[in-house]
Amino acid sequence: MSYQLGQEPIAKLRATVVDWLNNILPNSSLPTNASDKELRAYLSDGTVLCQILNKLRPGSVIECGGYHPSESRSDNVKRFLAAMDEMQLPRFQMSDLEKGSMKIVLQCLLTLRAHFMPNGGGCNLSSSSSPNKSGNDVSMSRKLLGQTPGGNASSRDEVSPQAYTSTLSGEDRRKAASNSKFQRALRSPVMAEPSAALIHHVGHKFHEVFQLKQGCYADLPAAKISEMMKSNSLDVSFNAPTQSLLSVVNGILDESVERKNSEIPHRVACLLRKVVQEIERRISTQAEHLRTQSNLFKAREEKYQSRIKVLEALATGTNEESQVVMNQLQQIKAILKFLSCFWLVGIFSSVDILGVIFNALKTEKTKMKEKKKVEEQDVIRLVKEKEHINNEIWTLKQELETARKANEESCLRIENEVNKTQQELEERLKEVMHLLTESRSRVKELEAYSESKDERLNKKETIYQRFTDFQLGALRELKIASQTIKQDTLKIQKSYSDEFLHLGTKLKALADASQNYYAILAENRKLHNEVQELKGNIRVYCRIRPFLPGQKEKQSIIDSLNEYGDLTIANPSKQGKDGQRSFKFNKVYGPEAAQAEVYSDIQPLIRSVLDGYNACIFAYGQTGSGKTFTMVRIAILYALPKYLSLCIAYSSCMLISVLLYPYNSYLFPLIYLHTLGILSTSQPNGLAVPDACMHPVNSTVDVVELMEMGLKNRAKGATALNERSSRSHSVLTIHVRGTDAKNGTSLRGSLHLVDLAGSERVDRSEVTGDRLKEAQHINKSLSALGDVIFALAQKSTHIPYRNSKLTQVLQTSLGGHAKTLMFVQLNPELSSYSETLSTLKFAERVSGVELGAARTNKEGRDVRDLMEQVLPCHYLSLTDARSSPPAASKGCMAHREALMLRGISFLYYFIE
Ligand SMILES: Nc1ncnc2c1ncn2[C@@H]1O[C@H](COP(=O)(O)OP(=O)(O)OP(=O)(O)O)[C@@H](O)[C@H]1O
Repeated sequence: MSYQLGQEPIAKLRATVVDWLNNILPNSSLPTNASDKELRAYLSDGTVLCQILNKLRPGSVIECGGYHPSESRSDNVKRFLAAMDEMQLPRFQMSDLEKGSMKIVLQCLLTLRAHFMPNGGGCNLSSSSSPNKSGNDVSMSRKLLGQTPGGNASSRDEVSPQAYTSTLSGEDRRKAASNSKFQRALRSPVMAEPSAALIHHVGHKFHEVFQLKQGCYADLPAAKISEMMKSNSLDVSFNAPTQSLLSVVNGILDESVERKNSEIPHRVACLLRKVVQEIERRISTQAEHLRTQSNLFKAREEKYQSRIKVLEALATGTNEESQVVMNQLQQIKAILKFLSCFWLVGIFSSVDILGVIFNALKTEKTKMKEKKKVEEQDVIRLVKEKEHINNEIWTLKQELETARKANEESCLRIENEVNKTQQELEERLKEVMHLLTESRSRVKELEAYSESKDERLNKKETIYQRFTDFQLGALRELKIASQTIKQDTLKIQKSYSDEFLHLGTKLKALADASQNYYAILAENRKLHNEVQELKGNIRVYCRIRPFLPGQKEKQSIIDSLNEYGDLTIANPSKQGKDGQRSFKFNKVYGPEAAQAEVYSDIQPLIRSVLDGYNACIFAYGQTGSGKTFTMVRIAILYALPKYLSLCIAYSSCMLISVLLYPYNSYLFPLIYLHTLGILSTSQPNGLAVPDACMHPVNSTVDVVELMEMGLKNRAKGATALNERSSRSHSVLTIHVRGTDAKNGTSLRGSLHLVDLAGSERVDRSEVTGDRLKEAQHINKSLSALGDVIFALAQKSTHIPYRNSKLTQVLQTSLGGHAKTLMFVQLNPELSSYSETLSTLKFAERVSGVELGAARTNKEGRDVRDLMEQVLPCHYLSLTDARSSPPAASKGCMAHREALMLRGISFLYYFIE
């Protein structure tokens, strides 16, 4: 049974299906013109299909709407398809619902509809008008419900039980089985075919039986009944009408009903069977006849059926034609019915008695059928329930299987995890045990330690307790003492303030005393100087050169110096006081001391030359320590201008000695390069340089030019220590001559400005050849100077002036009654420490030399003549000199003003 699509368009069929679905499923919301895609989407999860099936046949399938998470929606489709298979209805495949054409799905749904709703399910469908299909579906449906197409009765008479049951399935089979039980009951031994003798014997006895009133069948004697039963020709010897037989049957049955226990005695049952067998026999005779009639009728029916088929085929054309054909069909059916009735009436007229029995049996059968129907309905319900339960069991089994698998997996996983965890725990346990052991030992150790510490703490506590007690006692004592001290302090404070006041007074007195002290100190210094002057000590001024620009080494060896002439130098290689050496000189100039400051200190010495004193300033120090810097500037900037201005002021003459320079034991004039000799050093003016030429000078400029010319000729050599190092001693002598206007006494003074060649260590200056020779001569002359100084310091009787040209030239300055000043020039560099130290030692020795008090050179005519004889001097008349001396000035200058300066001579030479 399947729905054939025929020529209907797919869209129309789809609309029909949609309409049908919307009708039977109230919640359905499919649009009437739904597309294939929409319908597919609607049906794809199978829920709707299951709902339809359950709607048509409740409990057919179990919808999966979230019963179990392991079930998918497609399980619904599978269930639907299984139900279709069970109902032997054509179905579609899963793939048809997923993709492809929906035709097969539509066909399946329409078949389902036609199966359960032969009249079209509330919607008009052209296919439902097909009587053949509809008829088939109805017959199948009724077969499922245990009904025959004819209505109440089953058509088992015409179909063998085996064939009948084989065509059925499920419910039908159960119904068929139930009917066969009934047949078996009829064929039981009680109802077994009796022998012919028994029937014959019973024949005449039935007269009595028919005369019996109701309720007496059970009372029939057994012998009588057995006699009747033995009759084997009941149908032959006894011609009782079938009606009587049926009344006997009815009587027996009524009696049985009235008895309530429904039990029929055995003998009565046998009688009943006999009667029924007789009735059956008669019925079978009639049935044979009826069969013949039936065959005739069937032949006719088949003929009409074929005509119906033809008409049905025609009815598939137009509706109008269909209506006409239907009308014709109805007419034919009416004719058939009429013929059937006619046929039945014919039969009843001939077998009226049988008809009565038949009716009674029919009634009984109807009752039994109704009862059976109820039972069958129960059976159907039970079968449905069973199916439902089976489905549930199946689902549950599936779930159980899934759950079992999941459980197994989970168990396996858990087992693995348990094993793993167990292993980890065992390892952890081992670790913990190890830790526990360690901890226990540690605890024991700690306990022991704690105990010992406790003991110590207890001891300490006791000690502290004692100490605290002691301290508290001491504190108390201290408090008392503190109070006493407080009182004492107050007393002391009072006395202190008194004393403070007293001290203030004393301090004031001290400050006054201090001022006095400083005044006295200054006086002392002055007196000391005077004493020194009287003693004729060589004054030593120390001057420290600053670091030169561009010099990298800036570490100074000068540790300290002060205004009182104290100087301390530090040896970098020795720490502390061992590395320090202190000296004391008349004056110490630091690196920052200005030239003017130096000059202001030597000014009295320079001026004393005008008073007729011989003065000598010489500079000593290692090469590059600033000797020339000091001496030349003093000469050019201060001394010469001073004397020149005086000469100009007093219209005096100035005597300039020739410039000389000593070189390797020779004296050379700077301008005429020939050797000069020294005549005698015992002359009063101390000059003993014959052939010294004189140059006229008009002004300071002339003098400077002259000096520059000499300086140019001066032997110079570059040494490693000082590029512009002068390789000879340079001596500038300024002679000043004047006459005392009052007594005509001639006054003569001279100033020697000596710039010694640098003292240096030959190895350090790295000179060779001529330069080495020079250095050796320089060192020799300096050493001779040292010897002279040493002899003077020792107050030795023999002073070795003649050992060198230098000492010869300086003889008058060092040994005579001259005022002598030495500048000790120092190089502050660290690398010059040893030279600086020896320089300072030399200077220290020089400062100890006493020359005796200086004396002025007042001379008579003879001395002057001698002087003129000795010194081949040229007198220079100053044309621009003033005719008259300046007016007498005040103060200390009064004496000098009394002098009329006659001239100043300069002698500038260089000496070895
Ligand atoms: N007080 C100073 N202030 C500034 N510069 C100075 C001072 N003293 C020396 N100098 C500089 O140091 C350098 C060396 O000085 P100077 O030539 O006078 O040394 P020296 O002792 O005469 O050397 P040598 O014995 O080799 O002739 C010069 O460039 C000079 O200008």
